[in-house]
Amino acid sequence: MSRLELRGIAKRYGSVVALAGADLIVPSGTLLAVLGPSGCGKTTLLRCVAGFERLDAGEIVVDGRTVAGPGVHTPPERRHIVIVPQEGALFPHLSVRDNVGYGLSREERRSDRVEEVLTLVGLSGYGKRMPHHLSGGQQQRVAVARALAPRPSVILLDEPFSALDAGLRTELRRDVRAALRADEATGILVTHDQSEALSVADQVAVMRDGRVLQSGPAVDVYREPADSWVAAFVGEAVFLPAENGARPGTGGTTLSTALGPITVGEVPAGTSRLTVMVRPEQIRIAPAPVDPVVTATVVGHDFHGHDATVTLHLIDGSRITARVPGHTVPVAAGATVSVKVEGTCQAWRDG
Ligand SMILES: Nc1ncnc2c1ncn2[C@@H]1O[C@H](COP(=O)(O)OP(=O)(O)OP(=O)(O)O)[C@@H](O)[C@H]1O
Repeated sequence: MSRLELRGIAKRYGSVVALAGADLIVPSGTLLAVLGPSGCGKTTLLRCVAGFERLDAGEIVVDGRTVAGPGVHTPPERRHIVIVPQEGALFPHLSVRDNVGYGLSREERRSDRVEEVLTLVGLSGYGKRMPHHLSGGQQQRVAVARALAPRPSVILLDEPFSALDAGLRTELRRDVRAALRADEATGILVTHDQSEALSVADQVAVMRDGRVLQSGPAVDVYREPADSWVAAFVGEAVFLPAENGARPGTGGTTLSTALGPITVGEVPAGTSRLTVMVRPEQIRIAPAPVDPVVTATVVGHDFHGHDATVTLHLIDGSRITARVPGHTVPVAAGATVSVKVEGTCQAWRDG
């Protein structure tokens, strides 16, 4: 269990700025997911933490000990930090037990630790198997067990589920999360997958252009994104103009929009034009008028299984998408419906 802190870390490759001063804190015993578009610096960040890259600036601190910083570069083998790559890179000629015990001392190999971590990842009794007798998902479980075995200060997971199909991914990430938690490991998970980041991690950090734009609990990043870019990156978002002629409402401020009155948290002071962000699942559609009555015209309905999206034409001429449960009976295109926004939304200064 270790706390990891990145303070303004920067890394260039020639003229390419891969990290432009990234700040991040991973509290001890927690898993932080790093999310961001291709090329934003996620892998570089992991490589710097592991010690495979030297920093140009900034500092990496593990449990109060600087492992990288001005004049300091602790080599990877002395950081006690492990990486689980996309495909586990198991030693093909070693059994599962020997793979997992590879980084351990002879004494530790003889102890229960190997079986303990195999049990944590759901592979109790698989010790004698060879890697080629395991499925892709099982191989990744072994890779995670091997990483956990020496009780590293930090475990880095570089898109460890990306080669697996969707059903297996969900199960594996849940089990890996449980294994890390049971072992009180501190981890960083790099992923492209928004729902994976939001569902699996204690904290989510969103990166862009070598910087961390926002980090915090998944619920906060989803519901209270720092800006419209983060909002759109972590989920679907509807952006509406609003006037800041705010009248006080209960539990926040109520703004007037084309989707009717919307409750927002904090409103930037001294601005009249605002942009409000609404998640599509916050929009309720009803065939009969609801109070207060705001209407929209249905443009179309797209069925996705567990949910469906409804495209709506609002009174101000804009088109937006609402998300409804999959069992909702589709409303015919051209029909008029009433709309209402539930819950609290986020507002920013316009532009
Ligand atoms: N060894 C290298 N030499 C030169 N440029 C590099 C090197 N490694 C990374 N880069 C560049 O640094 C930037 C950040 O790359 P990085 O691999 O960290 O991004 P990423 O967020 O992990 O991307 P992806 O999601 O596609 O894996 C990119 O512009 C990339 O092309």
